[in-house]
This record gives sequence, C-alpha cells and structure tokens, in this order.
Amino acid sequence: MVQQGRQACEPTRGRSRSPPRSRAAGLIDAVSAYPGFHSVWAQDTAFPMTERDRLGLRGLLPPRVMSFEQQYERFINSYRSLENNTRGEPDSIVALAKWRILNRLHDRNETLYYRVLIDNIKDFAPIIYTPTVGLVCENYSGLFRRPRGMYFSAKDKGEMMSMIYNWPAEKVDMIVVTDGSRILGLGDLGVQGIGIPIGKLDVYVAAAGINPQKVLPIMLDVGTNNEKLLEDKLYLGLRQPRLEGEEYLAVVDEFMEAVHARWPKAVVQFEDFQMKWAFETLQRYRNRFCMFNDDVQGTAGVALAGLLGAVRAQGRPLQDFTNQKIVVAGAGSAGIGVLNMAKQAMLRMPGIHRTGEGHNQFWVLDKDGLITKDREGLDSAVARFARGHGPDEIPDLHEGASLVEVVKKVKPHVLLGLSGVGGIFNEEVLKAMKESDSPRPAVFAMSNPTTKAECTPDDVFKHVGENAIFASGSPFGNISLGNGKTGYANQANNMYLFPGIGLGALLSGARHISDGMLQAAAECLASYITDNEIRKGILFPSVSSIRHITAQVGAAVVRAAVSEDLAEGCCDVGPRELASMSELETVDYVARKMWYPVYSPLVSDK
Ligand SMILES: NC(=O)C1=CN([C@@H]2O[C@H](COP(=O)(O)OP(=O)(O)OC[C@H]3O[C@@H](n4cnc5c(N)ncnc54)[C@H](O)[C@@H]3O)[C@@H](O)[C@H]2O)C=CC1
Ligand SMILES: CC(=O)C(=O)O
Ligand SMILES: [Mg+2]
Repeated sequence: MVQQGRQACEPTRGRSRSPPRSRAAGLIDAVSAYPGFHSVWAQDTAFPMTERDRLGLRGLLPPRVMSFEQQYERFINSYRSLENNTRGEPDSIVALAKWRILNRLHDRNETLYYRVLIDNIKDFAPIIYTPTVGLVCENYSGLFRRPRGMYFSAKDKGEMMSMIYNWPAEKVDMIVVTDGSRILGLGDLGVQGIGIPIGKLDVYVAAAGINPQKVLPIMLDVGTNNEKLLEDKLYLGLRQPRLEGEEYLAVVDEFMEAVHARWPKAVVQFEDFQMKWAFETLQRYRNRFCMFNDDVQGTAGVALAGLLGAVRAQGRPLQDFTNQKIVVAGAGSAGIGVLNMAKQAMLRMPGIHRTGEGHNQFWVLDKDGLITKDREGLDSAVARFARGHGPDEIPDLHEGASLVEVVKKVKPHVLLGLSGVGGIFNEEVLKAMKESDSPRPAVFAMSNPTTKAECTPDDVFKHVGENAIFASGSPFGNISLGNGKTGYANQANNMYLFPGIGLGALLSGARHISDGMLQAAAECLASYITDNEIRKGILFPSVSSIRHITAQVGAAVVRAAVSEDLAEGCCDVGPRELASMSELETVDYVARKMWYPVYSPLVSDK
C-alpha cells in the first residue's frame, strides 16, 4: 500500500509515479523518466532507516534521520536568512530569489513545500502568486530549469487525444489552462504564461486541499504576437503569430475533448485568456464540460462581495445596493464579468423590478473613455452598460468622457479598476472621489500585478480621506493613519473564490458550473465578514484564513449544485447523501476531503 499525505479520497497511484513496491532501484529509473516524480515521494533526510533499506537508499543519504519538523525549521531558517541577506536589494531581485528558493524546495520535496506554503500562505502567496508570478512569467524562458504541467501546441493538432495519456498520474481532479494571451495586466506572454496555471494550482493545493498529484497546469501554445518574445533566442514557445478564428478554436476543442476523454470528472479552469476568447470559450464549453473562467466569473464574485461590503460599511441595508453609483475603469473580460454579476445581483434585490433591465447604476470606461450608446462597433456584452442621453441621464456625460470628468460629475460610491493600467487613479481622480455621495467612498484598484494597480492605499487614504475603503488585486500593507488608526489595504483577488468554486464543483460532481453555484460562492464570501470588521473598513478576510474560507465557499457551491439538481456526487458520496447533509455537515464534509501534507510510509507490508 502506497501513501503520501492525508486525504479522505484514495491517493493517486500514477503509472510512472507509483513508487516501487520492493527494493527500488526502480526509484532512480522513475526519477529519470519523469522529472516530477522525485519530489512527490521524496522525504530526503527524513526517510526512516527501514524505508532506506527497502528503497535501496541506504548510503545515498547522510546517516542521521531528521524529522519533518526539523526539515521544516531548516527551510524556514534558510528563507529568513535569504530575507536578511537581500535586504536593501531591488524588489524584483529579492522577489525572484524568494521564488527560486521556494521553487527548488518544490522540486525536491513536494510534501515539505506544500506544508510550508499552507502554514505561511500570507507570506508566500505574494511569491508563488501575484505579484511575483508576473515577474516569473516575464522571465520564464530564462528561469526554466525543469518542466511542470503539460504543453499542447498548435503543432500537436491531431495528437492531443494520445498526448493526454503521457501525463503520468492516473487521476486528475483540477486543471488550470491558459493560452498566455493576457497574463495578469502584462499582456501576451505566449508560452511563458504557464507560470499562472502553476501558481493558481499551488493556491488550489494550499487553499482547497486538492492533492498535488491530482492537479495539472496546462499551456495551450497557439503562438504569440509579442514581438520581443518572438525575437528572444531563449523563448521556449512556438515562434509564430497567434492562431485566430476557427484554427484557434479547433485547437481548444481538441484539447477539451482529450481532457474529457481521459478525466471526465476533472474541473477545468480557464485563466488569463484575452477577452474575445475568454467569453467565446466560456459560452462554447460551459454547458458541455465542468469548467469556468476565473477572470470572468471568479473575479465577479469577489468584486460583488466587495461591493456589498461597501454598502454595509455605509451603514446601509443590502437592498441599498441598487442605489449605489459604480464607476468601472476597464471593459474587458474581468470588468464585464463584474458588471454582469453586479447587475444580476441588483435585479434580484426587492423593489428593482420597477425599473428592471433598464436600471443602470454603472458608468463604464475603457481605453477610449466613457462608453455611451454613441460608441460605434460596441460589443453586445459591453453595449448593455453603455450610457444614454436625455433628461433621464443625470449627469449627462459625453461619449469618451475622461475618468476624472466622470468621477467629478457622477460622485460615485465606488470606483473600481480592472484596466490593467497602473496609476490611472491619480491624485486628481482620487481628490474627485473625496466628493463622493458615499460617507465611505470605496476605491478598488483590482489590476495585477502591483505595478498595474490603478493606485496604492497610501494615495487613497491621503487624497480621499480616512473614511475611504481600499481594496487591491495584489497585496499592499495596511497604512497607519496616526492616532492608532489603521487604513486597511484589503486584497480583492479571485483567490478567495476560485479554490472553493473548483472544490465545490468537484465534490458535488456537478455536470457543469451554473450561475447559481457562482452566486452562492459570492454570497458566502460576502457574509464571511462581521459588521464590526466592515465598520473598520475590512471587506475581505485575511489570506491566512484561506483554507477555512474555501471550506465554506466549497460547501456553499456543493449545496447550490444539489439544490439545482446538478450534483452527481463524488467518490463514494452520492447526490442523495449530499442532499441529506445540513449546512454544517456539508462544511465539515468539504473540510475533511482536503489533502494535508504529511509523510506517510511509502512501503508497507500489505
Ligand atoms: N483582482 C483580481 O482578482 C483580478 C484582476 N484582474 C486584472 O484586471 C486587469 C484587466 O483584466 P481583463 O479585463 O481580463 O483585461 P482586458 O484586456 O480584457 O481588459 C482591459 C480593459 O481595460 C481598458 N482600459 C485600458 N486602458 C484604460 C484606461 N486608461 N482607462 C480605462 N480603461 C482602460 C481596455 O480598453 C479594456 O476594456 C488585469 O490587470 C488583471 O490582472 C483580472 C482578473 C482578476
Ligand atoms: C488574479 C487574476 O486572475 C488576474 O489578475 O488575472
Ligand atoms: Mg487571471
């Protein structure tokens, strides 16, 4: 019997990942056959003597057997020394050094890596996720040492159905796939975008307790339009312009069919696709496969939770959401996703049926300014939110009006940025927000990574005032406002939701991921924060509680799937058992399903 980690579901026994059952010269063969193998089963100096004998490792390790705790402490000490030794160096150098040390740990001992990550998620999320993951993607070809995940390229057309069986693990539960076309706010990074699925799946392991042997990061390399990368001698991707139209869709179709054929129950998360493909693929696959688009749907839920928090912070009842004036800078996949979900939420509020679909509390800007009905060639997804003219339109703003003009005239309750452009909430814009009609003006600078944030918390508390509420996509530190007061720098990132959406979808065995499941996830996050925290300006819980939050969100998603009759169950728990669970029992069930990293005997006598 082979084990690693602790999880209620049976651990994966992959083909080449299966550890040897007797004296294992085979261990070495397997290590060379697949580079990920070693780190999955490795315990390094913690291998007990009995296992060293059985695995043929006696003499290949120093004689002293260390405990897991000692290895853990040794790593944390090295990490802290690195922090001390790099103090004063440029941020990017320090961040990459930290990423390297963590990545090396991952490559040699996955169990220790994930334990360190889970226990220190607040410290390490900014390294394995935003903002450092952005820097890693920008430099990926140069940083490359060993592969993680799978790569399907335009040249693999017709081969994907057999290629998918090259992945050595027998079972895969969670897949994050990108085509690298819009990596954070950094644009087209081609094959180098693989860093994003890797980072998102590390968050899945840490937050949702998905067994790392059952996750699969995937890059669909359909070329790149990034000239700098095409000219870079080290660039690891296809050197050709991006496929477009039917040629592009044929690649994604073939990939989705291949995944579904091998792992019909796997949840597929689409990540960082440029807007046109984000929406097109979502519509194309969402009723056929268990998939979702994190940028469109995960972000929307997190933003909605923040918007509802901003209403509560004003001391207003939630129904007052329908009267909130919201200015959104960015009409891309994330911005439009947020607007759609916020609009749906408004339409569900009591009283709104009077005005219905025509009710428009949003002012949306893109790179050409305010979007009005005068704009030519508007995409239908955006047109829904275009402002009109006439006596009902107060204030009357012209097509293409600038952000500062819009903020000055609208006096919004919330200013939300998903533009991918750093610094556009400048001093003039923030000073205009001071005149907001809200007693707690809210500014959400949600673009990533940090360099692309529309503003910083310092700017907000300085120019908008101490009553302001701030949230950003990448982490910032809180601000001391003097007199013992704190300006809270909330992190409004889809990491609060996607792990719970994925885990809930998986455990419910849902055929697809419905709007109701996504809405349940958002409402669960929104209700997580207490009134007392909200009054202080805290809209989102600490990242340190992410595993707890994810259990709650996951359970909310399971229950929604059950109530919509979409759940088919998972492992040995069927839909009837899921339906019979109370709310608390569902949370408990979801939490018990989470994998937790501990060493287990690799070889037992059975
Ligand atoms: N905090 C979070 O959880 C998330 C943050 N994001 C961030 O949101 C940003 C945008 O992502 P997508 O919508 O997918 O990109 P996108 O490329 O689809 O859309 C960007 C939009 O911003 C507009 N824009 C550009 N310059 C502008 C300006 N000066 N003023 C107003 N609008 C401007 C563009 O015209 C476009 O409509 C990225 O930085 C991404 O990292 C995305 C998903 C989740
Ligand atoms: C957080 C995220 O998904 C993004 O910035 O694209
Ligand atoms: Mg994303």
